[in-house]
Amino acid sequence: MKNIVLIGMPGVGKSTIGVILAKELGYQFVDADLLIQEQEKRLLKEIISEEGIEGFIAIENQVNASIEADRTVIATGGSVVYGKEAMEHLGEIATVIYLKLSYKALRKRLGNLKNRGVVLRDGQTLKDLYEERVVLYEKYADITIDEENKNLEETLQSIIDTL
Ligand SMILES: Nc1ncnc2c1ncn2[C@@H]1O[C@H](COP(=O)(O)OP(=O)(O)OP(=O)(O)O)[C@@H](O)[C@H]1O
Ligand SMILES: O=C(O)C1=C[C@@H](O)[C@@H](O)[C@H](O)C1
Ligand SMILES: [Mg+2]
Repeated sequence: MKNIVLIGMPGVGKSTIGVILAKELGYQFVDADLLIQEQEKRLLKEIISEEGIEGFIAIENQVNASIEADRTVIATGGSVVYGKEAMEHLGEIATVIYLKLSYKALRKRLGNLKNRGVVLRDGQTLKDLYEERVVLYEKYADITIDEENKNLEETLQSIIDTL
């Protein structure tokens, strides 16, 4: 089996579930957010505040478009879908899984968005962001896993059953 890429809104559990999924499958695990921090030698929130949203998206695009992996679960950042080259590359090297959660459930789960460093433009609400992104997650997904009313273990099992 080739690589697995997890996409979806911030807080859906790409990182949390990704590492456990990798363990279950005997795969490696890579968190693209950490690759960005390692390359830049800066925290995500520092990159966003110093380069602005478009600058961060360009860096995220370049880092994700350069990932080389084999038998690896890759947890992406929620904003990776803004990067065309990144998504083309990830689609070539992996099965792309969209972890889907309703807006209502997501809002409940997410704490302070600013603390999470979400790529939110001035005046944009979480609802705006959700609507803008869902279209992109659906566009790039090979498989969609609905997380609604599932705990972490149930979501993990759904992924494994689908593969
Ligand atoms: N059913 C569930 N599935 C996954 N995570 C859950 C679930 N219920 C609660 N959580 C919690 O939601 C959070 C998910 O955060 P996580 O950092 O894994 O998201 P992410 O998709 O990687 O976000 P980001 O795009 O910001 O990197 C964790 O704190 C996790 O414990
Ligand atoms: O969904 C987002 O906008 C983001 C999610 C994080 O994983 C990081 O990639 C970054 O903080 C942006
Ligand atoms: Mg993450």
